[in-house]
Amino acid sequence: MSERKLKLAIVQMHVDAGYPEANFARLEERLREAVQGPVKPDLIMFPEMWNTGYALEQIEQIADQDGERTKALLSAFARGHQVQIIGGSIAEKRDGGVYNTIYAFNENGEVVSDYSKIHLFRLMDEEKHLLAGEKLGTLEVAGSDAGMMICYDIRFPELARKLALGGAKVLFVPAQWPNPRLHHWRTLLTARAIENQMYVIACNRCGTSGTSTFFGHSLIIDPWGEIVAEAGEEEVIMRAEIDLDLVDAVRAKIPVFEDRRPSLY
Ligand SMILES: NC(=O)CCC(=O)C(=O)O
Repeated sequence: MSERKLKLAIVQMHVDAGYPEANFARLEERLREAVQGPVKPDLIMFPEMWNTGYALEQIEQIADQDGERTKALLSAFARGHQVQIIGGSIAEKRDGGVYNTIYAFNENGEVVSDYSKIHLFRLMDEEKHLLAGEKLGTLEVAGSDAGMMICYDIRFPELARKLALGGAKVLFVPAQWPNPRLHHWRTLLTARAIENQMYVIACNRCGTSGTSTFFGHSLIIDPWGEIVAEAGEEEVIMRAEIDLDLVDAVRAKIPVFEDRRPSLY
């Protein structure tokens, strides 16, 4: 098996807004299921803000202090099962505020990257309760560079392009993207994949919180823009294998990165 192939387990799950205990319990169960399947995954990923949901009025009280509880759980699991984890994102209390942060772990359980959402989504009042991150999210998977963006971040093509120019061949996107914007979700993720000739791996939550319903439809999209896997609206562990050599093949076929004219735009 090529080192550049990657078996994915994308955990599309419900999140109880305001109930970290229930969410930690659910996540532990899903983690166990993810590694029990017939094919052991190389990498597991979850949705955005899976620990608290969008319980923003109480977020200061329930956010994970410095991500310590999350890091302890995911690090031990990654090491114990020799699996990489893109830890969805969590509400993380840090430096006098709350961030929406991804921690990524290698198969030895080491934190290899962290990224806090840099564009706050006003339609869900994020800017009133959360602080924006100030750095890009990069890591290495299967010997290739990869990037991370969180949900609303995918509306900013400049960010995905910057990650691609930095070498990223895969983009990981945890999300809590609600109805009625399935069309935007699928179109924006597909556009980021096609224009940057990269894999886009997106994990949305499902279920209902308050007046918001989340449609799921987690997606794995290849660098040609084809959908490799798409979930429905229910809880599921979506499994697929991707081959990172396809990124080089697509970039050789239509050499977008060589043809760019950045001096003009
Ligand atoms: N959690 C989010 O960032 C939601 C983004 C979203 O729904 C959008 O339409 O953008």
